[in-house]
Amino acid sequence: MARIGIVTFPGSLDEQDCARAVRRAGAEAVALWHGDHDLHNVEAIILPGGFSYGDALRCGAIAKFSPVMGEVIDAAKRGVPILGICNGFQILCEAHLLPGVLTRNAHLHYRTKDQSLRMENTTTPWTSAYAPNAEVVIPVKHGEGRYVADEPVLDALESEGRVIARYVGGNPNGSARDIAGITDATGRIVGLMPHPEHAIDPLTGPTDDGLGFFTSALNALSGVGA
Ligand SMILES: NC(=O)CC[C@H](N)C(=O)O
Repeated sequence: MARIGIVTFPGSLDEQDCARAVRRAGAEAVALWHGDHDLHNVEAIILPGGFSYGDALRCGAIAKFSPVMGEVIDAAKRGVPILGICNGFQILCEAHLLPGVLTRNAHLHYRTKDQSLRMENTTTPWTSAYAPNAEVVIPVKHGEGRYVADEPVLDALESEGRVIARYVGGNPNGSARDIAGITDATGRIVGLMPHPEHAIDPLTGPTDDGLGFFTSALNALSGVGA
């Protein structure tokens, strides 16, 4: 069975929901700890949402110095697929595995809502289960979700098709160009501000629209559609 690791930092919040989503997709959820120097042979990694190190300095700024991040960065260089969700996205940017940075929401309020998104790059190991340009509804909940990068970086993300999801029907945080998620140049490292792990079952979330992120990874690891 495909093994997907989920890293818990002090202050992480969503590792259990991520584990549940991974299991529902049909993979094994492997718990990784911020102090680990061993990734326990996982084939993909998720950095979950939450408030690592109490969001001190700037969200994700301390987590990037966790021992496990050395292993995560090495794994990224080996091509291991990595998904950072919300605080995980912030950590990937702080660790320079993704360009740009997540800053305070433009309105300076924490924002929690069910958010419409358009899936724009459905060729990555985390998004291949979606139809191109599919509109989905997935919750957001964050205080520092405004994606910011230099204009040339934003232009490169656009021209290289590296915006994987964009807010539609309103931008919840003032993010540049309505960006909700991006990928690195390889397509294997994805950062996403909304929380797909909270949308895997209409009984507990607004939809099951988020499950596709986890089934995409399982398909990539199993070679389905490769
Ligand atoms: N849900 C989250 O992961 C929140 C991330 C971060 N603590 C913020 O407020 O922006």
